[in-house]
Amino acid sequence: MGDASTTVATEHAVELRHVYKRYTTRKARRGAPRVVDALHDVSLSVAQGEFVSIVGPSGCGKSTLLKVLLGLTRRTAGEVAFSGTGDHQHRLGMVFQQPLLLPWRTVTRNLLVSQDINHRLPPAEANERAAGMLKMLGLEEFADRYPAELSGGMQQRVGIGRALMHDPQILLMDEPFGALDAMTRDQMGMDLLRIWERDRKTVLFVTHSIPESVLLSDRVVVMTPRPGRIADVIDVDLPRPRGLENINTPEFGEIVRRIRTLLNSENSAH
Ligand SMILES: Nc1ncnc2c1ncn2[C@@H]1O[C@H](COP(=O)(O)OP(=O)(O)OP(=O)(O)O)[C@@H](O)[C@H]1O
Repeated sequence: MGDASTTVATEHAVELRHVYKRYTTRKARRGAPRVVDALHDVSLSVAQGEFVSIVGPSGCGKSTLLKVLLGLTRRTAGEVAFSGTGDHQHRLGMVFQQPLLLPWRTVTRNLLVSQDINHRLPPAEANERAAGMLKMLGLEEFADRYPAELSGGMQQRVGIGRALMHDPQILLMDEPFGALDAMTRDQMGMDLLRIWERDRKTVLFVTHSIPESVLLSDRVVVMTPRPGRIADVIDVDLPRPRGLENINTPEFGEIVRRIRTLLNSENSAH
């Protein structure tokens, strides 16, 4: 196993090599520590511009995998490698299930929140980027509104825009549409595909929805819990561009079925 602190280069956008993550929590009263193997020998390479989803039952380590990539939690062993140079924070953009917008800031000011902290761009350029982002997100009319005045889908669109403001190479998304109603969720998936087809960022997308993972992705990583490991990686060789009409095709149904069978067999094996 490699040194847990190593981050090396790779020609892939990102690569995990034999990554392990063990959480050890102490009980309040002198009991034995509780150990959870959240990631067990996880190896995965994601190509530049690839859209990869991660599916699996609750507790199989999906969020932990993203947190390890973000550097929010320290891996126990293994290597994480990114292409090129540049610092970690600028390389990655993160979208959470809740958009976590600042309620006292307008939509535009929410997009500019990290700019206001680190002043990376000249102000005129940052404002121009924010305006372009609003246009891409279809939110131009809402530039000066506050989050409470937006629907859940619009708020999450702002969350995605905020993650893209610093032009990250890799977008990490943790159940980004999980809090939305089914119709908005479908629409957001399509919006995300449109954005991705324009920019071709590398995307790592965690979801509980198998159809969503198939509709959006080039590959679907299927994880199983206790310990959290990759059961298989399924290629989604459906033509692009894709739309919601793909869901009704036999090829789509077949891939969904394959993933579901895999998850069921892994679940019953535990
Ligand atoms: N900070 C922590 N301390 C201790 N255990 C943790 C911690 N974070 C996660 N775990 C445990 O690690 C395992 C994996 O958790 P993780 O949140 O990565 O799973 P997940 O697949 O994202 O779950 P969900 O789909 O419910 O969000 C779980 O058993 C969880 O209880």
